[in-house]
Amino acid sequence: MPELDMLVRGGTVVTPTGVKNADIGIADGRIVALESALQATSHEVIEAKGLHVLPGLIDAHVHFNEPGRAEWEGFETGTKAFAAGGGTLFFDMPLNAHPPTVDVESFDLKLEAAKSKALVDFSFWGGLVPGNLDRLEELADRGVVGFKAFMSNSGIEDFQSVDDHTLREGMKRAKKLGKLVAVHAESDAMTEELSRKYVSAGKTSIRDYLDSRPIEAELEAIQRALGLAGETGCALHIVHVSCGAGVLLIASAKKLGLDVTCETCPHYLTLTEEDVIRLGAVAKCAPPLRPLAAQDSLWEYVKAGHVTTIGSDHSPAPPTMKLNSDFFKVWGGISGVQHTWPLLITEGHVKRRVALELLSRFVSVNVAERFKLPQAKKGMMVGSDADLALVDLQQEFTIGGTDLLYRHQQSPYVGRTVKGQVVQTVLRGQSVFKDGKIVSKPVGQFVKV
Ligand SMILES: NC(=O)NC(NC(N)=O)C(=O)[O-]
Ligand SMILES: [Zn+2]
Ligand SMILES: [Zn+2]
Repeated sequence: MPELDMLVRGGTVVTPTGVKNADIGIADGRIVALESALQATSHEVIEAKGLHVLPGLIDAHVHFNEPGRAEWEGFETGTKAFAAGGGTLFFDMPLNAHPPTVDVESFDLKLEAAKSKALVDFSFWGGLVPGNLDRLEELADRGVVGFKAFMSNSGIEDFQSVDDHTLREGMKRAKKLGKLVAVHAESDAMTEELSRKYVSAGKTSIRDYLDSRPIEAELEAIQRALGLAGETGCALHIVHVSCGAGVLLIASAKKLGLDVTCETCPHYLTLTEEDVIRLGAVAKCAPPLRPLAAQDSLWEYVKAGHVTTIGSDHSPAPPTMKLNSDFFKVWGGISGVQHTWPLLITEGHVKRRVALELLSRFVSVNVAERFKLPQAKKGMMVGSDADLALVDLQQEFTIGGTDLLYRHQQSPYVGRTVKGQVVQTVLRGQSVFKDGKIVSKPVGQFVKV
């Protein structure tokens, strides 16, 4: 074997097909050997004894808000935080950037911004909004991962929600273009009517907000999206499903032959409505956090493999937008992109005994397969990009405000004690994060789908 660039020795390696003790040989950014007692010389050797070597996270759902709203986060701080959490590839959502990513002009602006600032690899979602049906083809040519639509108010003026006609037509076109459509599924009719009812009666507490976005509003929208997917034959991905009942609808439709999958997020798996009532604005999101019973059933569906991907839905905003005595007016979005691994390890693996191998699929190989990423991103195996997260599963730590690498040090996970410290993140064979520090310049590359 020729000299390696990097040898990761003695770690517990979590591959898509099993967990094993093995060495990983890396050359030219790729995994070239994965076997025990690898005999080779290497430029750099990482002693990984006692550590788990997990796949680098592929997070299919982040809002880094650049260009246009970089003061909310931006690629620089967003990707530093993500890399510190073991992240190596993210898909940026089309909204909260300004202009939103709904045509080639806005796509190219985002690509320019990310190229010089992203520490890790990236792909982009295109938006599906009223009025941009004729721009979907050019976005597909640029290589977006799919088209994202909102079925309820997005909270942002420049990204309008779709009516059923636009969603249906968008699906027809996406199918022709070989792309999937992803939806934020909450019924606009139900949430708007309930919100109006509460707000006009002066009822604007956290509890009122939760009651204005009930599980039924999510289920109604999921069902409608499934109907349209059945009618058009378009591949559908429901993002941030918050409860087991939502996953059940999707699993049933899949059984009937629909090409449909769903995502859930660490916050629905680790926080409940009690937490948002206690913590307030940092834990506001849509769909909102749910009661414990909904979370328990969500975990059951995750364990059974009915959820396909887990994405952070990192959606930060300046602290001032989190300050309002009217909870309906507070910015909805949770900052969490830095802690997906410790949260899943602690709540999923340690507490609920979910196999690491299964958890790792939700944040790497399943994402790569569902979004038809290039072969090199399809998991920890010989021939793949060497995208790795070295994690100390035993190391317990308390998430602290000042450890957060976000532009704004706010997160509902602050104060939470977790296991699974990420000690090193490797992107295409190069360390980007090591022993608590960012150790690389922005070297992220666009991954075209
Ligand atoms: N405009 C947003 O970033 N919205 C996001 N906000 C959440 N989930 O609270 C989302 O994904 O819907
Ligand atoms: Zn959403
Ligand atoms: Zn989102």
